[in-house]
Order: sequence, then C-alpha cells, then structure tokens
Amino acid sequence: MVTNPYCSVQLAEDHKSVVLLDQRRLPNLKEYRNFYSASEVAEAIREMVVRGAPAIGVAAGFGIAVEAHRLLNLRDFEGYRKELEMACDLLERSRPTAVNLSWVVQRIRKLLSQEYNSQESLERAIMKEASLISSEDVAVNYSIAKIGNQLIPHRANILHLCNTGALATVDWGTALGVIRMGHIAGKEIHVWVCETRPRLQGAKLTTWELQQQNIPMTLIVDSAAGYLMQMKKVDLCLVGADRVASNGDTANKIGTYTMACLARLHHIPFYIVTPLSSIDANIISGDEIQIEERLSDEILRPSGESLVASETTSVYNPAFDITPACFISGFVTEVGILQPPFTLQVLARLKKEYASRTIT
Ligand SMILES: CSC[C@@H](O)[C@H](O)C(=O)COP(=O)(O)O
Repeated sequence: MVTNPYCSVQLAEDHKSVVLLDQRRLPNLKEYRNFYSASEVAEAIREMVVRGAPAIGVAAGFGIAVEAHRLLNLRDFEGYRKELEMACDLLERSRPTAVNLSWVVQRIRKLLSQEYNSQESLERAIMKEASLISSEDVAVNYSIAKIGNQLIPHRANILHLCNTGALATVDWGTALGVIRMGHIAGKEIHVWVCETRPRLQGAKLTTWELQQQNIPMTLIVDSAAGYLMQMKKVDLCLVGADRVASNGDTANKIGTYTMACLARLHHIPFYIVTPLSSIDANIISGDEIQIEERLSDEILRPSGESLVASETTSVYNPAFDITPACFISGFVTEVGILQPPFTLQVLARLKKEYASRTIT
C-alpha cells in the first residue's frame, strides 16, 4: 500500500497505460500523464518524466505489461512473443547506469521464454509479475527505512544528494525513506539538501518531498557541502545508489564521490542506502559500470530556455560517478547494514533471507 498522497509510477486500472507523475513539472505542477506503449514509456524514462533507479525499473515492468495488453489482438503467438522481446530491448536501453532497469527486464524476459497456451495467459503472467515488482519495492523500502533509522542519532544534521524519496521509488524511498522514518520516530532531524546540478533533483524534488512531510531542511548549492562539514554542521551523509558492484564500488548521482571524499576527510559517516536489487553481483568493480552522459543543454540551459554560456561552449555532462567502496561506511539494505563483498552467492543468500522473513 502506498502511504504518500502522490505516486511516481502505477498501472492504470484498465491496464492500458502506465500513469507517471511528471517529475519534470515538479514542484510547480503535480501532473499525472498516461503512457500507452513500451516505446512511450521508454521515451518517458529517457526524458526523465520518471527517474530514480527503482522507479525506472517499475515503470519498465509496467511498460512491458501495457505493451502485452496492447498487442493482445495479434493473431500469431510467436509474433506476439517477438514484439514483447523487442519491447524489453527498447526499455532496457532507455537509461544505462541504474541496474534495476535491466534486472526488471530480465525478470519479465524469463516469462517470455516459458510455455503458455495463449497470448492472454502470457499477458496475465506479465501483468502479475510487473505488479509484484511494484509491491515488492514498497515493502523493501519500508524495511530499509526501519533498518536505517537505527543509524540516526536523536538529533542529526543529515547531508543528502539528488532525490531518493518516494518519487524515485514507488513509496518511502531509500535514503529519504530512512530520514522520513527517523522523523516519524520523533527524532530532531534537519536535512541539508544539495540542489544536485545539473537537473536539480534535490532543489526541485527533495525539497518538495520533505515539505510534504514537514521535515526541517535547508537547500544548499552542491559546492557548499565541504564548508558545512568543515563547520561541523553535518553529522551523517545518506545517499542512494544506481548500481553497486560486488566489491562495493557504487554508481550514484554525480557529486556523490566528492561528498564521500569530504566525509572521509572530516570523519563523518557516509552510508549508501540501497535495495539489494541495485546491487549487481555480476560486475567485480565500478570500472565496469557504464556512466550515462547526458546532453549539453542540461548545463547550458538549466531552465530550458536561456543560455548560461555560449551555445558553442564545449560541455561534458556525466550524470553519475563511482564512489570506491573504501569511502563507504556501510550499505543500508532491507536485510541489514552490510559490508561488501556482494558476490553472487552472498547476494542470493541475502535475497533468500529477506524472502523467508517476509513469508513468516
Ligand atoms: C532511489 S535511490 C537512487 C538514486 O540515488 C537515484 O537513482 C538517483 O541518483 C537518480 O538519478 P536520476 O538521474 O535522477 O535518475
């Protein structure tokens, strides 16, 4: 069950579209839009109507489900399956860094390789799986929030980058979910919100979410983080993750590495808050993570219209960076606060442990 008065991603009741809260319009406008095919959802992911590793994954799952529904009238079963394979490829390619996207697509691909006697039965299986992925996300983030709350002292100034709230997931969020749980528990929390250049997810989305929840906060420019640490105004850093390698190297929003280095220098705990689904045990280190490069206009025209530097300025716009594991105090997950390595065996054991806890 979603506990917020807003939901970043959901399936329309008639199963014909994915309903996304258009995050590009926040905080000025709370506008929900419907996307009727896998290619429309892929475009919405690329354009960042929906963003945040877990939310992107769930949107992709629903995108394939909607496509399966849309194509039900195709007569030939093999053709139907092939179209859905193509939808999977398209969605998987929509953004490269966050692992949740490919993890969700893999789960649905597995269904495509199984035996079904009709388009309808395959469509039902895909719908069920996509809905399960969405509800799992809510439960996982709630567990993360409860576990992460243990790290928050009774009074704390917490530094946060990007947006990791309910908008970046289905509900609760990762790092912001932990903060919300601490606030609900009555702790005196104040959040330093990094505006998060160049897309301003912190300024536009995190401030909005914290305001909805009445959590005290102050917006800062990203480059003020070091000064605040130096002034002893930061007790704890909490951020999310887009992909964690098995050695613990972590890809997250650009600026995370800088924050982690500064936190180490000032002896401030720096935690990655992440579901196990963002851990990619198939890669050994951060060197194997593809960093998304985004268009120059995000930097040259931050508000969409007027240029802040001449149009011919050469721009480099990596959307993420890699924080080496040695700078990370721990990983807050749905099964506990963990240390790497996260090998395939370790990850499988942790997932099993979580599943058995939720069944009992
Ligand atoms: C929900 S935690 C993951 C986040 O840290 C997150 O995915 C993130 O950094 C978002 O990047 P974005 O480029 O806005 O999709």
